[in-house]
Amino acid sequence: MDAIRWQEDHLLLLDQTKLPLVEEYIECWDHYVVARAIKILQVRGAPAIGAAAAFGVALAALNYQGDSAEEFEREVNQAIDDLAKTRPTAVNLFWALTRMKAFLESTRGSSIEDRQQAILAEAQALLAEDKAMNEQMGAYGQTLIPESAGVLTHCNAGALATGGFGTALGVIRAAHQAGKEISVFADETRPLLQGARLTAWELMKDGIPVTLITDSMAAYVMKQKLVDLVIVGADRITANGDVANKIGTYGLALLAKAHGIPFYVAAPVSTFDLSLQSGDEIPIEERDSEEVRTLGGTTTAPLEVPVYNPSFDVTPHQYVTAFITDRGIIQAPYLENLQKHMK
Ligand SMILES: CSC[C@H]1O[C@H](OP(=O)(O)O)[C@H](O)[C@@H]1O
Repeated sequence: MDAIRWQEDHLLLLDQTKLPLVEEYIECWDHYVVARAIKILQVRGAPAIGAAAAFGVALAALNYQGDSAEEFEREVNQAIDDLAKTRPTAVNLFWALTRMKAFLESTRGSSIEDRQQAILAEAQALLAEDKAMNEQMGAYGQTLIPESAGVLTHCNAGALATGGFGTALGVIRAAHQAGKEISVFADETRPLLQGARLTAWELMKDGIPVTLITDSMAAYVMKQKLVDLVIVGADRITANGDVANKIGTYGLALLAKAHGIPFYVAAPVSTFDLSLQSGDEIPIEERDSEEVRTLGGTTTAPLEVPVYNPSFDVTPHQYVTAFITDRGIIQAPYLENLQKHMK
C-alpha cells in the first residue's frame, strides 16, 4: 500500500480521496499536479506530504529543458515556493522543501543533467529514510504496549500518511508483529473520515483487529475500560512539547487524562519544530466549509449554514505521556529533552 511511488520518469500517488472502495494511483508529471494532490488530500499525512513535495521538486528539476544553471535554479525554486503554499500546518512539508532547496544549492557546478538525477535521488532517499524511521519508531514504541492491550487512535497516521509502515500505526503494527494480541479502536475522524476510510482499511489489510467508532464514542469506550492507551501521530511538535494534530486530538487527550489512560504521540524528527516555543505559534489550517456541510457528496446541513472547519488542534504538552520517536522514547520535561534528542 505505497502512498507514494516513483515509476521510471514520473510519480505515482495513491488517491486517498477514493479509498477504501477504489485503489487508484494518479500520475504526476509535474509539480503542479503534486501541489494540487496535497491541497485536496489525494496525498495526506505529515511525512507523506513532505515526501510528495520532495518528488514535486524533483519533477520540476527533471522538466527543465534549457541549459542555463541560473534559469534551472530559478525554475526549481519556483516549484519549491509553489509547493510551500499547499498546506500550512504539517512542518514536514517545510522540512522537506528546506532540505531539497539546500540540496539543489549543493549541486551547483555540476551539469544540469547530473543535478537533475541527484535531486531525484535525494527525494528517493528522503522517502526511504522516512520508512526506516517509522520502523525504528515502531521498535521503540511497541515496548510501551502491553499484551492484549486495547489501543485507541485518531485519524490516520499509518503507511498512507508516511513513506511506509506509519508512525502511530507503525507502533501498532510493530506490537502486532511482536505477537501482542492487541485490538484497536479507530475514531472515524470527522469531517474527512481518515480513520474510517484509511486506518480501518490499513489495519484490516494487515489482519490487525480494529473496531470503528464515531469520534463521540471515545469517552464511553474509555469509561468501559476498553482502552489501555491512546496513540496518535502529529503534524507539528514545538520545543515545549505542544502537539498539532488532526482536529479532535485535543479532546482525546483530555479524555485520556480524565480516565487515567496514557496518551502517546508518535512522530519522526521531521515533525519537530524547535523554532517554535509553544503550540500557540502553530498555523492551523482552516478548510472549506463544504467538508462539514456534506458527507460523501451528500448534503447533510442547510446549504448556507455558517461553518468553522479547523483541520487541526493543539494538545498542550502536559497531556502527553511520552513521545515515541525514531530516536527513542522521550519523556518530560520536553523543553530540555527534545532539545537534547531532536535537533
Ligand atoms: C503520520 S502523522 C499524519 C497526520 O496527518 C493527518 O492530517 P491530514 O490527514 O489532514 O494530512 C493527521 O493529523 C495525522 O495524525
